[in-house]
Formats: sequence, structure tokens, C-alpha cells
Amino acid sequence: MSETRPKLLVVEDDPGLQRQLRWAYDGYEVLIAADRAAALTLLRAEEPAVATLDLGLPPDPDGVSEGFAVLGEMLALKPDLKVIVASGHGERESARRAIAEGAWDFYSKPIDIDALGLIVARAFHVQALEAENRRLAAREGGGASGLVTAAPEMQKVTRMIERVAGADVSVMLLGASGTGKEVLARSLHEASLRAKGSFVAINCAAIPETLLESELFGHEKGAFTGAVKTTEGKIEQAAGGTLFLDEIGDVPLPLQVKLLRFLQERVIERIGGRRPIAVDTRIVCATHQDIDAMVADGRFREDLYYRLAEIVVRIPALAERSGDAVLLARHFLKRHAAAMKLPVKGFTPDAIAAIEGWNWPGNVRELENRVKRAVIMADGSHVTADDLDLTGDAAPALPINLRAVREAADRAAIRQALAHAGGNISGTARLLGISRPTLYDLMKAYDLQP
Ligand SMILES: Nc1ncnc2c1ncn2[C@@H]1O[C@H](COP(=O)(O)OP(=O)(O)OP(=O)(O)O)[C@@H](O)[C@H]1O
Repeated sequence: MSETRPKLLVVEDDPGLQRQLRWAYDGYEVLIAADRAAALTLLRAEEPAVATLDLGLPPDPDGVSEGFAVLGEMLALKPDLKVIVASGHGERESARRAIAEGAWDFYSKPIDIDALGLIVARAFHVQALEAENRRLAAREGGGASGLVTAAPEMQKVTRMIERVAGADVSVMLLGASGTGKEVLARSLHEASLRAKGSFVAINCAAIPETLLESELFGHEKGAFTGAVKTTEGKIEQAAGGTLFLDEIGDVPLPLQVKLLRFLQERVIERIGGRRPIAVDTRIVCATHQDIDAMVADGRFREDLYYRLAEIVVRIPALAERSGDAVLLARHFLKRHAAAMKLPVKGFTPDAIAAIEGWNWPGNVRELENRVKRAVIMADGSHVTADDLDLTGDAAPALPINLRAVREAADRAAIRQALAHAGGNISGTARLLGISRPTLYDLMKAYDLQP
């Protein structure tokens, strides 16, 4: 199986560290280079996806000049190489410069193998995802939905979306506000056979109850005061394509009956209309509410639920997606800096740490807003934790109880260990110091995937 192991290039001149890293990374094919020439030779011959680079290399082992030269040459040869730079203790300036010059991340010496392991694992994830994105983008129509993620927790979701896209089943997306339900609905549409048709979205919570029916079903001229001309509803507009019903839990009961009738018979009647109109559209819906509870206490019709939720996809909160906050932050920074023509290039290390430490109650939407504002506020070329308004009182609110704290800690530790062990269960159990059955029980209880 050695041929299938991902290749990790380690540029390090200290024989002791070389041995330590080779031992720590037995999940990868570790390629060791002690100087610039060896690094470039290995890069050309083996094309590793990820490299770690010690800036202090001969002939300047106590400085950083040789390290930066190697960084530049490696990236010139392979621009998509993810380089993780080692900076000596307290050398924040070098870390900052390395990121500015194209390094993907950095870590401080002395090495903490576990922490570095996570950075390396994430680099491989991102690299694989980018490669996949490029592959999809190269295929006509694919990869255009703008979905950015590298977290294993989200890969389960995106795989499911891809799998169900081709089948004409109804899909219900469940997730907190700002988790990207609309983005996912759109990517489902784009991956489906209806991609050439239109994607029509309606937020059922944003429209007053009295207008929602006419928005969905349309009306004939003169159907009610103010109906000055015949108007198509969103359902008709989505004919041949996909209709995204956001916040479906907010649809009042009488309208639920009408929606159900449409789903059963696939015909609508405009308000004030006398003839049925056949409409062929696929329904994708979403809600942040506890829809099961709504069904249980009669606020949402069970028969409608089953029509809408042939497939249910649960979207994890941003805080539960390992590595995604930083990945998305970089994506939004690039996008908004370009859109506003501002010379902002990246984040300072303290900003990265703050992004990783924040709980993101408003999920991706909150992240995008903070990054957008920070891009405007930034003084220099790099956004700081201050610009993101993530300093000072970032202390988490008092948790609800000790059980919740333990569960959160369990989840985080299991996710980290899984990433570290490349999803291998025995390896993960070993890292956590628990038995395989115990790990299985915990993963089942917390709905975690390897
Ligand atoms: N994975 C992602 N990649 C890129 N952009 C994302 C991603 N997820 C969300 N976004 C962006 O974040 C913002 C919020 O996403 P979206 O509107 O899809 O969330 P939502 O779950 O539908 O929110 P709400 O429930 O509040 O309507 C949008 O600007 C969207 O483009």
C-alpha cells in the first residue's frame, strides 16, 4: 500500500528532527531533504502535495535567507504545493513574511508533533479538495456553485448531495442559520439533470403570510385588490428547474395543504385562476427549526413532511467543520479584497488563531461579514484579530452544564485524533488511549464519521 500513501516532503537539516518526523508520519510517504538542491530534486521527481520547510538551512542555518530562497524556488516549480514553514520560537515576523510569500501555514519550533500533524493533515485535505475543484471546474458546468469546504464532516454532506442530485427526489436540508443551506441547494441543482433550467429560491419566513400564497402560486389579473396583472408564482418560474423553499417550517398550515396538493398532483392553480397548470419542478427545502418536533406537535403536516423529505441532509455548524473556518476566511478575504480593489493579502498569525478559536454562532454568514468588514478596516496588507473584532472578550459564554462541556471536548478530541490518524479507527483509539469499542460507541453517540 506504500504507493498510495500521500507524499510529504520534509525540508530539514537536523538529523534528529528528520528521524522524529519520519517516525511520526508513518501514514505518509516521507521524503527528506537536508538542503535546497535535494529539496528541488525531490520536488521534481516525486511531486509531493505538501511540504514542511525549516527556514534555517545551510549555508545560513541561523538565519532565514536560505529558507526563503527554497520557498520561492519550490513555489515557482509547483505553485499548488502547500508549504508549511517552521519558524523559530518568537519569530513571528518570519512567519508573517512566509505567509505573504506564499507559504500555506506555519508552525513554531520546538515542534509539537500533534499540532504539526493536524496542520499537515489539513494541508492534504485542502490540496485534495482544490485538485477536485479544478477537476470539476474543468468539466462543463461543474464546481461553479461556489461551495468551499475541506472538512471531513462536510465531505459526507457534499458526497450525499452529489449522489442524490441525479435522482429526482425531494431533499430537505437541515442546519442552523448561515450554514450554507442555499449554497448547497444551488450546488445540488447544478449537479442535477435540471442544471440548464432555473434555480428559484424563496424564503418563506421573509414574506408575510398573506402574500406567500400568491408568491408561490401566482395570481390572475383581478384576483384581489391590487392584482393589476396576471403574475406567475415561484413554482411556475421554476418549471424545468429547481425550487428552493427556504425556511419551510414557517409555512402556515393552510398553505401547507396547498403545497401538499401540488406535490401530489404536480399541478397548480393561480389565485383567481380556473384552470390547473402542470408544473414539473424539483423541490429542495430547508429549515433551521426542529422540524421533527413541529411534526410531533402538529405545527407541520406529517404527510407534507414525508413528501418534502425523501432525503434529509443535516449540515454541520461551522464550528464542527475541522479547518473550514480558516479556509473560508481566506476565500472571502481574496474575494472581497479583489472586489473592493484593496491591497489586502492575508491574515496575521493572531488572526488565524482567533478564527480557529472562535465558536462562530452565526456560522459562514458571520464569518463572511467579519472578513468583509476586516478587509475594509485593515491598515496594512494583513488582517489582524483586531480587524476581525475577535480580540478581548472572546471568552466563551458560560456553558449550559458540565455534560455539554465534556461532550464538546470529546467531539473536538475525537475529530482531531481522527484527522491525525487519517480516519483509521485503531490509530485514533490508540491516540486517545481508549479501546476501539469505546471509540465506536462515542462516534455513534456523537454521529461522527471516520
Ligand atoms: N461552504 C461555503 N462556501 C462558500 N460560501 C459559503 C459556504 N457556505 C455559506 N457560504 C456563504 O455564506 C452566506 C450564507 O450562506 P447561505 O445563505 O447559503 O446560508 P443559509 O444556511 O441558507 O442561511 P439562512 O438559514 O440564514 O438563510 C452566503 O453568502 C454564502 O454564499
